[in-house]
Amino acid sequence: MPLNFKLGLCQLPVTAEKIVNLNNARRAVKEAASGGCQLVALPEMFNCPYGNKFFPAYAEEFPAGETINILAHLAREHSVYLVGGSIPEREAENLYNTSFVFGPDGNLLARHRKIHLFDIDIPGGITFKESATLSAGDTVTVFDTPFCRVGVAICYDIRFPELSRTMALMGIHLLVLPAAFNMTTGPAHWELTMRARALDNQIYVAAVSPARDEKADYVAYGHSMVTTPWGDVLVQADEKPAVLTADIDLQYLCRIRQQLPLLKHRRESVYHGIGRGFKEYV
Ligand SMILES: O=C(O)CCC(=O)C(=O)O
Repeated sequence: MPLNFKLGLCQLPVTAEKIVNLNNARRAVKEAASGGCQLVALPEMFNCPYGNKFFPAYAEEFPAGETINILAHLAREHSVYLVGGSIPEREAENLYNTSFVFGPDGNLLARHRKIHLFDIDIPGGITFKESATLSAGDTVTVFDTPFCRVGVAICYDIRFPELSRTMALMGIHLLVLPAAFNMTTGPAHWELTMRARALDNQIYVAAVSPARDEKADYVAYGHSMVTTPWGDVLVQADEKPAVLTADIDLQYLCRIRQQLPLLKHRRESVYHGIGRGFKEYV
């Protein structure tokens, strides 16, 4: 039976100094834990400015990497489940955008490598090509806590409803999304997308962004938020550094699923397999 718990989201400033980023993470995790949070999450690429020119130099290997060790230590020191945002991870000649998740004993519980790489070109808005330096992961990431089952995805992954639906069908109650939308797609799609994924799947969605830095090459939108299984916004930051907390109420989630049984009402036999093989869609 799922249990209620307190979730903490750390909207961290990200600088070019890795050590400053790590110290900010230390302080924020401590603040969240001393506020009673049992699960704490950090933003996408929190140890490294978001940009292809930075990823190789900031990348770390598991298990020896500095950031990875600090995350394990923080989880143990504060006895929290820690979704360690994401960092550039190196394995052999490949780099990944990876979220390491640690349990309160400091052991690695899960590792999510971003599945959908952010390659977009919106003239006058934003152009980015993650695939210039990063490789894609190919595994759906779900882990268990005593409170509930949790899914992890990274930023652009949220735009693919199939992924969160898959995790919902695997039994998650909460989706944690280290993310960094920008000043073009953030105002347009951030809140809408988080609320849509939460509502469709009747799950809590917790999206954690870096704080906004207008001087950075890539300006993050901020607005870390938690959305309820009813599609409401439970808490939302502005653009500044913040530690947000939210009470995750699993009884509320169960009531919504009983009263409006969307997941049960799916007609899998009707639409199973439709869409397979359609590669060209414009
Ligand atoms: O989907 C978006 O608008 C932003 C995605 C992004 O910035 C990322 O995947 O890192």
